[in-house]
Amino acid sequence: MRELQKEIIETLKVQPTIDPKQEIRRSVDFMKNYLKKVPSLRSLVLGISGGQDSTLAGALAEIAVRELREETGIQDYRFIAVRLPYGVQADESDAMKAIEFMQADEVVRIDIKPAADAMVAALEANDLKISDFNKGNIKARERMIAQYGIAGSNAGIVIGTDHAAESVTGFYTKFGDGGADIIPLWRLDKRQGKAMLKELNAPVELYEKTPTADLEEERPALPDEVALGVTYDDIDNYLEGREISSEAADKIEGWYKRTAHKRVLPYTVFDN
Ligand SMILES: NC(=O)c1ccc[n+]([C@@H]2O[C@H](COP(=O)([O-])OP(=O)(O)OC[C@H]3O[C@@H](n4cnc5c(N)ncnc54)[C@H](O)[C@@H]3O)[C@@H](O)[C@H]2O)c1
Ligand SMILES: Nc1ncnc2c1ncn2[C@@H]1O[C@H](COP(=O)(O)O)[C@@H](O)[C@H]1O
Ligand SMILES: O=P(O)(O)OP(=O)(O)O
Ligand SMILES: [Mg+2]
Repeated sequence: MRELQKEIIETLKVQPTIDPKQEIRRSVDFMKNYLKKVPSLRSLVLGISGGQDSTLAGALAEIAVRELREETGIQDYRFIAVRLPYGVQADESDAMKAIEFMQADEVVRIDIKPAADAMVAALEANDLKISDFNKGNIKARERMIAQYGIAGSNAGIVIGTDHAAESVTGFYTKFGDGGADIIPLWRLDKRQGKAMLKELNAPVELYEKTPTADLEEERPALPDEVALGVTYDDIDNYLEGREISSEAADKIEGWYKRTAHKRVLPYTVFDN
């Protein structure tokens, strides 16, 4: 195994194989214990896009609050699923299918288009050119703002969907979808998440769906694998300690090094 590969696997705590049932229990218990440890908290908040990761994290969050209600008798523990389209979302029906599957206690819908467009207009009024890519990150940060607004009104915390296959490449917007309070999927790769959704009897089309951040207008539904230049199969194999082509391994390690700043707290004078 490559030296950096070993270090990355240890850092991201990825296991070469998982028992999906056990990992479901582990994530659910993590969320339950967190809520129990902070008695003022009452809700879990998560944006549901219609993609694999938010379907999984949302389903686990709903199980956690349902069990907490039963075990504690406190009926106001709840999971709030948040729809955050930018105007009209092409795969809206997938998002609704995901929400129906997880049986979310509550659904809040916020169109982020007016806020994102207003921010772009305000920036451009200062002679700044905002690229489609930069605007994509602004959309992701508007989603973060909406979720924190909801959490703030509901004694809630924001769930993030970051997992090992995204973390290794830094494939998320810093303080956008990367901004969250708890990340129950962290340690899992993409195929391990799929296996957990299968175990939960999720609709197949939601976990076989092509992963996309869908943030760009010039390249709608751009597959993550195209943007990254490497497949999730390669990323998962790498994280599970298998040998992959040196070209793919170099790409993954290149992303890992370039995005180191996203996996730490902001740097201070005490950092090198
Ligand atoms: N924006 C989109 O439309 C879009 C679409 C699909 C996927 N994605 C993916 O989401 C991710 C987000 O893009 P991104 O990473 O360019 O934006 P980002 O906003 O997540 O990170 C860039 C920001 O990080 C900070 N930064 C950069 N280098 C730094 C360093 N060395 N030290 C400290 N801070 C530093 C700067 O503030 C910079 O603006 C990418 O992996 C991208 O491929 C984005
Ligand atoms: N359109 C969306 N509605 C609600 N939540 C969304 C939407 N798009 C993204 N999200 C949230 O962000 C994360 C990350 O998405 P990626 O596809 O990995 O970029 C997603 O899990 C949702 O929680
Ligand atoms: O984060 P999601 O739910 O949008 O999943 P994916 O990353 O597979 O698009
Ligand atoms: Mg997505």
